[in-house]
Amino acid sequence: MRIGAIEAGGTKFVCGIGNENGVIEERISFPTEQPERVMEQVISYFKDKNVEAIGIGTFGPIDIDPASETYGSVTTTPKPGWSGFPFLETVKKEFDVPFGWDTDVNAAAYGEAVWGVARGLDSCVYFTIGTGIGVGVYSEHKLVHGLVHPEGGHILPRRHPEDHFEGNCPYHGDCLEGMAAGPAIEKRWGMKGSELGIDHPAWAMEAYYLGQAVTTTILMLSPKMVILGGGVMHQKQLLPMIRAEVRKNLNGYVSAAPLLTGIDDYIVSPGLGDNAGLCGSLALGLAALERNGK
Ligand SMILES: Nc1ncnc2c1ncn2[C@@H]1O[C@H](COP(=O)(O)OP(=O)(O)OP(=O)(O)O)[C@@H](O)[C@H]1O
Ligand SMILES: [Zn+2]
Repeated sequence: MRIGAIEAGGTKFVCGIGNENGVIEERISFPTEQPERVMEQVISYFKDKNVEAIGIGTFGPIDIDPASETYGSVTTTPKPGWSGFPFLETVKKEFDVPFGWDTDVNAAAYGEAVWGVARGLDSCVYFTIGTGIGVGVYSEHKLVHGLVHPEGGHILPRRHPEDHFEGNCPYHGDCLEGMAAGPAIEKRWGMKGSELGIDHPAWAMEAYYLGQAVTTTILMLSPKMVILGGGVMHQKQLLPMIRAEVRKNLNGYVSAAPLLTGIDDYIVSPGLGDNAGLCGSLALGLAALERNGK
């Protein structure tokens, strides 16, 4: 089986071909420039590839309501040229195959549930903490859609008592993304996160915010696993600090075994590593093919 996958990131696009076992056979990547230029490259990559379906996991916000006139478009992004761009339609008219379409983080959550660390579970939540913060939600074997799609990166955390940083989300200032994404760390401390030592107070503050977000997630959605990925999570000291914050916040109130004795297997890194995004899109493509009864 040959399934096409598109991982549309804010910085770069990755296109690839994979199979029904989640194995990526080939890939290319290019920068996220103006949409017309990007689409030319996407279409020319898949032109002679004979794929049976294509899955797209993209930065958002996007329109995922099949009944909407703008289904398949990117909606309110500040990214030049992309706001209102009919992404899905542009690719769809070139290839007569089933398409999967969702956010990059919903795709990553799905990929982890199909082939990764959450394999076999009927729910998981995937966070990416990078240039932005995104949250994908898989629940009762389905990706969660609703009014639009989850936008968990913009929830409002309680401020750390020693934090005087105003926050840098253009919409909300001190929301989670405004306080804890990579650019917020850099702005608050005047240095890139990757240059701060592992004992720097930045990490306790980061864990304080991410710990709150994971706590809220557990209380709101009760997922069977929480997966934390993205560039900032390359700081290996963070994961245990976040687990400790979550335990402190919950204070024994949610008495499920994974939170009491098995938290190291409950709040985890992505099992698919750097392939999480592309494998997620691949899984979306495969699901679209299956929905078409093939
Ligand atoms: N080792 C590291 N330690 C701390 N921060 C890091 C590290 N590596 C990358 N980052 C930060 O992560 C951010 C980039 O995130 P990522 O590598 O996930 O890329 P991205 O795909 O652009 O992000 P997004 O998923 O939000 O589009 C930058 O702000 C960068 O400073
Ligand atoms: Zn925000």
